[in-house]
Order: sequence, then structure tokens, then C-alpha cells
Amino acid sequence: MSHDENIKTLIAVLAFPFGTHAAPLLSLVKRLSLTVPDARFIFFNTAKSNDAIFPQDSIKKSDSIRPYNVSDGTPENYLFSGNPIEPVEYFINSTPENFKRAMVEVAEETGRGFRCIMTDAFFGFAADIAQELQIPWVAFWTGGPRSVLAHIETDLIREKLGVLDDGNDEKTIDFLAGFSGIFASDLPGEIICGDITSPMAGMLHQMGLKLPQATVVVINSIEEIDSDMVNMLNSRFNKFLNIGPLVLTLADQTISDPQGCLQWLDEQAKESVAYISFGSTVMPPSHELKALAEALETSGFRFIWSIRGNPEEKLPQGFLERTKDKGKVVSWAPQLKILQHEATGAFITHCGWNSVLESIVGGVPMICRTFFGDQRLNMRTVENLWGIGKGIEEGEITKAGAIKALKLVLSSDEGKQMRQKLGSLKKLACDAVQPRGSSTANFETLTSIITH
Ligand SMILES: O=c1ccn([C@@H]2O[C@H](COP(=O)(O)OP(=O)(O)O[C@H]3O[C@H](CO)[C@@H](O)[C@H](O)[C@H]3O)[C@@H](O)[C@H]2O)c(=O)[nH]1
Repeated sequence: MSHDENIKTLIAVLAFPFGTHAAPLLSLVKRLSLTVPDARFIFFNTAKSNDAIFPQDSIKKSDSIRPYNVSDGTPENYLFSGNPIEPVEYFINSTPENFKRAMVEVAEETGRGFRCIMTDAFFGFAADIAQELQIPWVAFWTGGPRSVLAHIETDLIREKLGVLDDGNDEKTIDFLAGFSGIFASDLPGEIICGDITSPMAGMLHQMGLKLPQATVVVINSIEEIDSDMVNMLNSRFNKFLNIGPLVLTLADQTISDPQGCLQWLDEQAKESVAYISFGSTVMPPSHELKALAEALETSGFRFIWSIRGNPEEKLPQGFLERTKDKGKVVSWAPQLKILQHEATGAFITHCGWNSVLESIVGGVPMICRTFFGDQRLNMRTVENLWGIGKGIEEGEITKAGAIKALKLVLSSDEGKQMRQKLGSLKKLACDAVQPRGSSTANFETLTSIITH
């Protein structure tokens, strides 16, 4: 990175490299790079995550967005133990020094100071960096509004409910407006139910305390779909901007579909296919995968199942061969396009926020099997507030529960009603990104914060 007179505005972007966090942040940065053409965004992220989200040729082409690798905090010769939280904890423990070091390197190399720091909202430490450098802090929350409010209110929730040993505690959160019908066990584990001394819990607690200091908190959501939450967050933050759904605002969406999912969908009847995916990090336990496979086989519903790794090892013996005329099993699917296809009628999901938004954009009702973090809060919003999906019976997949849920969504009046409600939400989402829409106006406000 060399001294460059054309670059007027240098912006530091700090990514959280796990789950689907860095990709939506990069989507936001790509969009901003079109409206702030004289800016250079330095995308600080681990090498592994940068390699995954920046296609090789794009790095050479783009002058305005530069990936810059930071340490992931793992010890030398580290061998992954199989425990997925371990690399996350190494990384958290290496912050903020890894980012600060890299920012100093870039400032020295370019001979310029940063004009703005834009981060995953997880990084509460950015408040101190922004203050030290006297620059704005733009915090990007990749989940929905209800989960960020729960983190902001962590101390109040702990004060009212205490810290619970049992993740299934059924205490309600009725002391917090907008949380009626929500139970303690629906909250992200780090707030009260899990190990609140873990590095992750510490980072999220710190985030809740620091986010009100951000110049602006940006969220990949739509004002009109949860206005009560938005009003509450408006009163907590200096500025709160809903700019989603980002997936509807990016022009260059290259579709990778090597296994021909979309062509296969073209041959299926309208709203007849169940799409199954549990996102980028979750893998349901093997007895649930088996139960779901048996439910699909017995019910005969058509399906596309995105499952990471080798499906032969994960699914019952002979399942792929026996169901090859009814469904497709792939290791990665063009999810957004599948959900937007008229043949897709149900989405079995873990309720990651990106999946929930994409389901709204596609108008597809959800069958929810949640696992951690914000997912249960997202499910409650899907089920109670919007009525566009249902949690799986007993909270985990059984053969009978899955068949019941598939029938409900794919072939009952309740499923039809869900689809109608989705129609209204989808319209709100599409309207928000039109030239006069709320997300478009909020995006313009964000641009002016960055440039002035
Ligand atoms: O075959 C696949 C599977 C997934 N996806 C995409 O992967 C993303 C998955 O995102 P999300 O639904 O948010 O799930 P996670 O990857 O699990 O996301 C993490 O990050 C989210 C945003 O903070 C949180 O809401 C989740 O709880 C957390 O697990 C979506 O954009 C999908 O379209 C594909 O394109 N093809």
C-alpha cells in the first residue's frame, strides 16, 4: 500500500471473521464505495475470512476496497481441536491489539490518517479508538433489532432475572417493552443463560455498554417491519439507521449454482419444494439429520438440502440414492435465488438473521430449528410478531414433528395465511430500497456521515 494522492478519505473497516458477519459488512462497504468514490476502505479481517469473501480477481480490480489481514490470535502451529468456539475465543482475546497494530501499519504506509472507523457492532472497543483518533464510529449490527436491544439491556435483564443456570428457564421478559411473549431462554445465551464469563459473553456485554457512544448504529433491517423496536433503539442510540435488506441493493450478484438447483426448481410445481439450510456455522446433531431425512422420505415432499461437508457421511445410508428424483442435496446453494423461486414453498432454517431477511424477500414461510445467539429471538419475531413461520415442535427435529411442520406450511390454510402475511412484509422490504424508500434515505444519511 503506497502513498496515493488521489485518496482523500481513508476508512478503516473492522470485521468479525466468524458466521455470516464479514460478508454483509463487505456488502455495505461495496455499496458505500459507489457513493463515496474518492474513499479507500481498508477491510481489516483475518486472512481466512478475507480469502473466503474476496474473490481473487476482485482484489486486483478494486482500488477502493482493500483487504488487509490481521492476526487471528491462534498460537503458532495451532491445530484446530474440533471445538468451534476455540478459534473465536483466540480471536476475541487478540482484539483490539491486532486491529490497532494493523491500523497503524496502514496509516504509516499510506501517509494518511483514518477519516472514519466502521466496525462490526460486536467491537465495543471501537468507541475508544474513535475517541482517541477523534473520528466517527459507524457500528454495523448484522442481526435484527430485537437482539441488539437485548444486548443493550443486559444489565437490566441480569438485575431482574439473575443469572440462570438452566437454559430452559421460562421466566418472561415482560418488564421490557416489545418483549412480551418472549422467555428468558429465548435470549442469546451470553446474556443470562450461558457462561457469562466467557470471552464471547464479555465482548457482547462490553458492546451493549459502548454502542450508545457510536456516532451511528447501522442495521441490515427495515424500519417498517418492526417499528416498535426501531423506536426503542432510536431512543438508545445517537443515530440508528435501518438500511436493509442489503441483498436487494447490490447490483453485481454473481450466482454460483454448479449443481443446477435453479434449473431443477424450474421443473417443480409452484410452492411445492422445501429448502433446508442451517447457515454457515450450525450443524444439527446426527439424530436430527436422520429424523429430517426420514421425514422427507416418508412425506414425499420435494426438497433442496444445503448441507456442508460430505452428505454421504451425514445422512442415512442410501438416502441420496432413494430420493434422487425427489430432491437435491448440495454443499452450498444459491440461497437467495432459491428462496425467490416460485417453486420454493417452505424454508427449514436456524433463523440466522440473513436467512430470515432472505425468506421475507422470497416470501417463503419458515420452519424454525434454532441453536444459539440471536436465533431464538428471531424465531419469536417470525412466529409471534409476523406470523410467517413456526418453531419446530419440542425445539428439535423429530420425524413426526418435521412431517407435521412441512404439511402445515406446504399444504394447509395456515401455510397460505403465512404466505399472505409474507406478501405484505416483502412489499415493505422492496419499497424500503426504492428511490423514495426509508432504507435509501437512511443510506444517504450514512453516506453524509462518512463524508463530512
Ligand atoms: O447453502 C447456502 C447456505 C447459506 N447461504 C447464505 O449464508 C448466509 C447465512 O446467514 P445467516 O442465516 O445469518 O446464518 P449464519 O451464517 O449462521 O449467521 C451468523 O450471523 C448471523 C448474523 O449476525 C446471526 O443472525 C446468526 O445467528 C449467526 O449464526 C445467508 O446469506 C445465506 O444466503 C448460502 O448462500 N448458501
